[in-house]
Amino acid sequence: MAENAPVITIDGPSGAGKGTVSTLLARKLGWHFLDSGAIYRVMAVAAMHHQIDADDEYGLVPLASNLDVVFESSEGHCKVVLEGEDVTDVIRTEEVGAVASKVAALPRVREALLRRQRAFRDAPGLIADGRDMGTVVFPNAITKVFLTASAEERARRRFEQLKAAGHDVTIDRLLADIRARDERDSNRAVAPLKPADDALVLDSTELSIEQVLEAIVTFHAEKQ
Ligand SMILES: Nc1ncnc2c1ncn2[C@@H]1O[C@H](COP(=O)(O)OP(=O)(O)OP(=O)(O)O)[C@@H](O)[C@H]1O
Ligand SMILES: Nc1ccn([C@@H]2O[C@H](COP(=O)(O)O)[C@@H](O)[C@H]2O)c(=O)n1
Repeated sequence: MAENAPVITIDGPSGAGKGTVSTLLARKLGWHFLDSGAIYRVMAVAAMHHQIDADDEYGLVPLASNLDVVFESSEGHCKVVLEGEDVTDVIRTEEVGAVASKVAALPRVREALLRRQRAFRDAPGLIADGRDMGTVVFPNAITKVFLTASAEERARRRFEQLKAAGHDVTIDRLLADIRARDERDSNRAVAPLKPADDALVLDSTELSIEQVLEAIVTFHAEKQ
């Protein structure tokens, strides 16, 4: 039954490696994958398209409740289509990430997106990546991980990633963006970024992607 399918939650700040490790873990276990940040990023783009301010809670709630988005997965690639338009690349920009974090601070918007996120739970299991997966969206998840790394290391990783994709960025700018996002995500009134009480807190600053994956697989095996 979908509502009883096991869930592994991987929460943490931007650039900690959640998406990378969640994708690998989902592939390894053959489970589904929820990138909840993508939903908030799509909300940000929808707000921009409809010219609704990122702090206009009453204007954004109907948009969140009726968000016309499709995640099309094929051959390891996920295409994101908002209101018929391919926004796969647009949602990944730092600008959209910053607006997403403002929209995500609004309690009624979060509430309106809850059911959509929980609908990803399905057999044989779900890997859920985000900020409040273990604390709010899937509090009864079997295994919870809070993956972090120093802000400097996260900015370095993001720099390498964006540089490889041909973007013109500086580490200083990325570090400032990461710190601003951490601050907003950690101090908002609802569903702040924090580890669940029963989460494994894993600092990946000095760990490779493979070491992080191994630590999570071992922790999950101990929970069975
Ligand atoms: N342990 C690691 N060591 C080195 N690089 C890593 C590690 N984990 C992830 N990376 C790299 O860091 C970059 C950011 O990783 P990723 O996108 O998975 O982070 P994230 O936590 O999902 O960020 P966001 O929440 O902003 O989506 C990627 O280029 C990824 O390959
Ligand atoms: N469960 C979540 C996931 C994301 N957010 C907000 O969205 C922003 C973008 O997320 P990324 O993981 O794609 O970087 C993030 O900064 C959060 O503000 C959230 O609140 N809850």
